[in-house]
Amino acid sequence: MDIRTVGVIGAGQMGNGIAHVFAQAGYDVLLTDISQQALDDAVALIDKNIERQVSRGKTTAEDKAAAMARIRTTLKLADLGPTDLVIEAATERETVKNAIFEDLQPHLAPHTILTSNTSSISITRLAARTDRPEKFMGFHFMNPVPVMQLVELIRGIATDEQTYKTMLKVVESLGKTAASAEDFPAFIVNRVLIPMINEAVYALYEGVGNVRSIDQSLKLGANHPMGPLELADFIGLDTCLAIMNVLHDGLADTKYRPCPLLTKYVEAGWLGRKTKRGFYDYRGPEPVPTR
Ligand SMILES: CC(=O)CC(=O)SCCNC(=O)CCNC(=O)[C@H](O)C(C)(C)COP(=O)(O)OP(=O)(O)OC[C@H]1O[C@@H](n2cnc3c(N)ncnc32)[C@H](O)[C@@H]1OP(=O)(O)O
Ligand SMILES: NC(=O)C1=CN([C@@H]2O[C@H](COP(=O)(O)OP(=O)(O)OC[C@H]3O[C@@H](n4cnc5c(N)ncnc54)[C@H](OP(=O)(O)O)[C@@H]3O)[C@@H](O)[C@H]2O)C=CC1
Repeated sequence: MDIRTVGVIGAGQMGNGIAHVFAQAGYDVLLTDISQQALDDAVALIDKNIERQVSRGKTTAEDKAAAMARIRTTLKLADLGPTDLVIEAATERETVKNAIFEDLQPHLAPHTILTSNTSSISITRLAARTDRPEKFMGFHFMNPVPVMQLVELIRGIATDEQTYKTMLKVVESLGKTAASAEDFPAFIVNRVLIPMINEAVYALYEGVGNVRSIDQSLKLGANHPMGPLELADFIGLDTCLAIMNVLHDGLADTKYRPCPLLTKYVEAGWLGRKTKRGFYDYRGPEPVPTR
């Protein structure tokens, strides 16, 4: 199937990155969110990120203008109905995602492929509540989307071969690399990465190190580009906790129990960079550890 138009639901950090790369690859993008402010902020951020690519010689001013012209926004979810491919990138909560697919369903064209950028939630379960489980897939981008090479493709139990092949072509057209993962909690990358982050929070909780020493250890001792606590703040602590809960519930193994300190930060609304406070405080000129 030929994909030309793409609907993106949720204009947070992932939604804006996804809109960015699709527009640059020549697709017409329609971005939606529940908040006009989120839509305006996303378009401004995409503009800034592509401008940085222009200044570094990675793209041209003409290509930037063409990509920005391909992005439209709407507050009406129903407007996404006629698109060829829908990518849901709203908050990592199953009830939120189910409600979105339910609201969208009456407006969908018969050929539309539905995908979710979920970090952890069962694709089979999300798909089963729609009218097209055979045209439903997990389409998991990594953050920051314009920079990270990998996209995980996750087939639910009912996903058909044609949908999978179409999505492989879409990934290729973005210049990215697909990894196929089976539909088990948190798939591949987050099955390994998020328990590592959770373990770093345990190390902090138990006083093995402080924020700076833990991050420095993994950066200089294991050559990670970001320390685990810095990365947790970058991903969003609410998202990290949601993924740990899916692993814990879905695999029924206590080794996945979320660290109580991670829960406490989320309860405080200290969600990381997006709220300007998490394991670091980002309100000043330099990030300052909060522990
Ligand atoms: C939770 C999930 O479900 C799955 C996930 O996504 S898990 C998270 C996966 N992501 C990671 O692990 C990221 C780890 N961190 C890194 O790889 C690096 O720190 C980083 C790529 C984010 C930044 O790299 P850096 O060398 O410190 O910074 P910097 O030199 O400023 O940036 C490198 C490039 O990224 C771009 N960039 C950085 N942050 C960006 C952002 N938020 N959006 C767009 N582009 C960005 C820069 O413009 C720069 O581009 P060029 O190479 O074209 O000039
Ligand atoms: N952060 C990461 O590193 C990665 C995240 N993901 C996944 O991507 C998805 C989005 O994550 P991320 O971008 O980080 O989250 P953000 O919190 O940055 O963005 C989520 C956006 O979705 C909006 N939203 C909430 N409910 C709805 C709705 N009903 N309809 C439309 N928009 C809605 C939110 O609005 P408001 O703020 O008003 O609630 C917000 O703008 C999640 O499933 C996450 O697991 C995948 C890969 C990496």
